[in-house]
Amino acid sequence: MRAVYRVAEVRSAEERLMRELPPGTLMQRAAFGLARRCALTLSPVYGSRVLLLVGSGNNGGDTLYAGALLARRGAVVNAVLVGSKVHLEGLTAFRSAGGLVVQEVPEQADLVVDGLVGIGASGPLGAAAASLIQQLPEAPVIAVDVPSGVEVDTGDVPGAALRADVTVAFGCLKPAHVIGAAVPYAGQVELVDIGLEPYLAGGPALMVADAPDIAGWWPKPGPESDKYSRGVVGLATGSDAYPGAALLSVSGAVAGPAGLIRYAGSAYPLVAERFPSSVVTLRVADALRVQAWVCGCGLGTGMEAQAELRSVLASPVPVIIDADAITMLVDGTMSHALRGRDAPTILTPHDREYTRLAGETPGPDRVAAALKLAAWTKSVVVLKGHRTVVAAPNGEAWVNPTGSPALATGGTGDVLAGLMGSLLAAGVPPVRAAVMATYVHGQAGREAARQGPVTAVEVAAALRPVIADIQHA
Ligand SMILES: NC(=O)C1=CN([C@@H]2O[C@H](COP(=O)(O)OP(=O)(O)OC[C@H]3O[C@@H](n4cnc5c(N)ncnc54)[C@H](OP(=O)(O)O)[C@@H]3O)[C@@H](O)[C@H]2O)[C@@H](O)CC1
Ligand SMILES: Nc1ncnc2c1ncn2[C@@H]1O[C@H](COP(=O)(O)OP(=O)(O)O)[C@@H](O)[C@H]1O
Repeated sequence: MRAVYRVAEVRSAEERLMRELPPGTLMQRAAFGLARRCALTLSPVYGSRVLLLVGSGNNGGDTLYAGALLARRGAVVNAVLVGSKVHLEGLTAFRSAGGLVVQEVPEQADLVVDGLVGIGASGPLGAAAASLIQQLPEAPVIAVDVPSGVEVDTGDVPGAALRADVTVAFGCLKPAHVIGAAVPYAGQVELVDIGLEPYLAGGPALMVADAPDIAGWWPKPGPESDKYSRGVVGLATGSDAYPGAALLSVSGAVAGPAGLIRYAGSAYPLVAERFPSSVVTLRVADALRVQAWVCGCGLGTGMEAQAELRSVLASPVPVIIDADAITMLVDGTMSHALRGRDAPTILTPHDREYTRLAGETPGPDRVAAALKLAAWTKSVVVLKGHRTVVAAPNGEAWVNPTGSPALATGGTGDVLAGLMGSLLAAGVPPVRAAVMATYVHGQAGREAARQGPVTAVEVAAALRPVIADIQHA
């Protein structure tokens, strides 16, 4: 897993580290790592044409030093300076290595290095920088630390920004590398170690899981397992109007580790036919014991749906509240029942459901938005989107790295809820169940998209091979 730090934490770690090092050491480490990554893209460096975009801060300084290293290896390196000042030592090193400062943007380049702004940026990109990025030659772009034009701490993109193929991140990941509209601007993010890690004392803003984490956490049956000890998941989903939601949520659940599935709802004849291993009833009250409930996908919001949600909220086991069940929480008595629960609850809103429940849109800081709703509802919140956020009432937050736009199609949320419910029933703690389910679900979206247009049925079908791949990698 990888930790993601906000600017304030990065700055204080850098200060502590710099006190122990000769002046300029950190920038030299950063510039060396940057130049090495540029050389990889250029290969060969000798005779290649590099265009540096140099802002007025240390981000520009890194860029000038890296440009000097490339110039010494025989690249033709031009720099356009933008801003009120320039890193003077960097500029001197750049010029003495043969680099040229130019006023006009050259028509051709083999590489553009974006050193306009780094973690010191504030607000939308200034006019000069915004106009410069409209005039660039066609070439790969490497961003220095963060792509210019993004809000580093939120991943918002408030105005013009430069789309990088690769971002060379110094010391640690920052939120704009992993969340929000900034993600496509960052391209492939590669970390350069500048010795910062031991100095990051204040705790990460966010965590990102990777495949070995998911494999390690996935529950596996042992010789002593039976269907009950593996966990029983209940699904109160679907309705006469939306029977498909029942099937999709169950198709997510069957890919998970639980030992038995109980379905409760009006789609029970369909579920029994399509999933003969499930046990079906009409109502939640008629179902026998489960270790977790999933409630809401295609459930509707009428009297019967309300009664089902009340039964689920009153149960002493972990619960996932999805889709229509989230809408029903807007009712004061329902939200009271939610906040009074002792067992864990996971809410899985997309943006419109979030807005209905919270009374405001998630806004540009999706992590803060998810954490706020988690604290208010005393629930784990899974704020769905391109980079889904999992947030807990204790302030813990994760972002899912695998999301795919292929998932932007009806019913994929139902599949996700079913899978998450199965993990929860198998005894996986709520935050982890949410992180694992969103990771695998995103990967399934990607896999399904390889075969052509994707519906939720293909996403569900891709879950099992994806889980097998992760476990056997
Ligand atoms: N600290 C360290 O130990 C290490 C730091 N390192 C590097 O330093 C970087 C941080 O450097 P930093 O603090 O100098 O800030 P940085 O982003 O270069 O520029 C700030 C200047 O930009 C301007 N500006 C601001 N907003 C703007 C906007 N929207 N649009 C346009 N311009 C804008 C504003 O100047 P202005 O021209 O407006 O006066 C401001 O003064 C970091 O990302 C990493 O690359 C590495 O070397 C490793 C060691
Ligand atoms: N542009 C996107 N990129 C990545 N994932 C997306 C995107 N749009 C939607 N998703 C994912 O697709 C799923 C949609 O769920 P949801 O909105 O509940 O749909 P439904 O109610 O139709 O099942 C969520 O997991 C969400 O994270």
